Amino acid sequence: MYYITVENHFDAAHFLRGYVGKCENLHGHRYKVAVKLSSATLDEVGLAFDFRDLKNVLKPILNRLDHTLLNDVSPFDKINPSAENIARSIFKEVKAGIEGATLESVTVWESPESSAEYRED
Ligand SMILES: Nc1nc2c(c(=O)[nH]1)N=C([C@H](O)[C@H](O)COP(=O)(O)OP(=O)(O)OP(=O)(O)O)CN2
Ligand SMILES: [Zn+2]
Repeated sequence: MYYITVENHFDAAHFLRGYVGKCENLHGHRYKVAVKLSSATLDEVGLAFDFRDLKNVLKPILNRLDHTLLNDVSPFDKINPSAENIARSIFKEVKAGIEGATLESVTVWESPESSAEYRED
């Protein structure tokens, strides 16, 4: 099996509703996002999935979130913009935009030390 990953980032503000502590207050992150695909086969060029095509799927998804207050942006106006919920939301959007490979996971870092990964196992 071949696995490929692309990374990108966006900057946004958020706060966690119902959180008791500093994260209930408005604050911001540079979110790093990694999207991982798998494929059992390679194309005639030797690619499991073109990095460029995956970047082109991910970019508009992140652009919708970039420089926003996430709590105002769907679906985070209804569910908390935790790293877990952001990862699941991006997973569903990426999945709708790719064919010919399997979407394995989306990982979202709020900081270099803290991340959440979503998979559909
Ligand atoms: N499982 C999760 N836990 C937390 C999330 C999350 O999305 N998933 N989010 C937060 C807050 O958004 C907060 O921004 C991060 O909290 P914390 O790590 O405490 O803050 P710092 O990055 O400033 O780290 P310090 O160690 O305090 O410097 C909280 N938890
Ligand atoms: Zn935060």
